[in-house]
Amino acid sequence: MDSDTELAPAVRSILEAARGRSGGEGVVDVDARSLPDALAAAEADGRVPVIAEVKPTSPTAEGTRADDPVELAQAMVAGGAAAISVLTEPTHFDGSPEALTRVREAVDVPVLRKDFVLEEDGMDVVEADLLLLIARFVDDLEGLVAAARERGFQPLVEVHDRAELERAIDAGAEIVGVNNRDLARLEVELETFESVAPHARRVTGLENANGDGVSDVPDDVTLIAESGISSPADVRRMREAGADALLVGSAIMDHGTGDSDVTENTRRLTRAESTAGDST
Ligand SMILES: O=P(O)(O)OC[C@@H](O)[C@@H](O)c1c[nH]c2ccccc12
Repeated sequence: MDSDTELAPAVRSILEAARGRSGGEGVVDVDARSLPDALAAAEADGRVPVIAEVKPTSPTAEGTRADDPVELAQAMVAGGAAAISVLTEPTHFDGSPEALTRVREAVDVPVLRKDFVLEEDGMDVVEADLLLLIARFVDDLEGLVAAARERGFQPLVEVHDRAELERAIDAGAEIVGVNNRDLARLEVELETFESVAPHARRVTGLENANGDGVSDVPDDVTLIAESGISSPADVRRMREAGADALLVGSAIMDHGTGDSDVTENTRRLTRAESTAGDST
């Protein structure tokens, strides 16, 4: 969908690698664990709904964390994560389909497959409860959303601006992630979610940052703020802007040190609304 020339070189390289990867053997048939149910359970339990991401490294990470993905995922769930995201992209994130399968067998929360799926046959590589589709990189978004659902996946459509948000809604997406990271420059700005998503979701009547009134995202669409969330204050900021859930990788994986306590890193964020007043 997007002309690669506008993208950061690392993203262009990721897409080239994705285009070269083969699909799966046959069509998967998934019995998916419900993300909305998992998010509601976290809310009922007083936890901020966080999707914690098993991301060994990335083009923007300060290092690589090679811990066993199952141990990482179990530590994230112990820290209150409502769901787990697992990178399966091998060339730039050190992810794998095998890691996702092992994680999904080891935890009972929904697991998202985080990869650059550009065509339908790329869906059949591995079973997961949710499948990421990045609006910017696919042409027939409506067709891929339908194809994902036919396999039993819950599609998570990722957007970065309001035009992509509208495309996602028009394509029938019921779970939308707003990526605060611009894949053209690989820079992250939390203002992205605040300007793209509807403020009215949590505080009705407020105009959103665009000043153009309440957005038209249907109330039954789950809105997820992705990327750049690193503190309880960031969590509260995204929730006040309307996020139903948050997708967090680096702040939990803590690639730079490579050995910090993943459970504690997760708990700091899932308890952000019960420890309000924390300045961290
Ligand atoms: O590490 P962060 O800033 O917490 O970001 C997590 C997640 O949002 C990010 O890894 C991500 C968002 N969309 C993606 C698409 C592909 C690969 C990775 C991603």
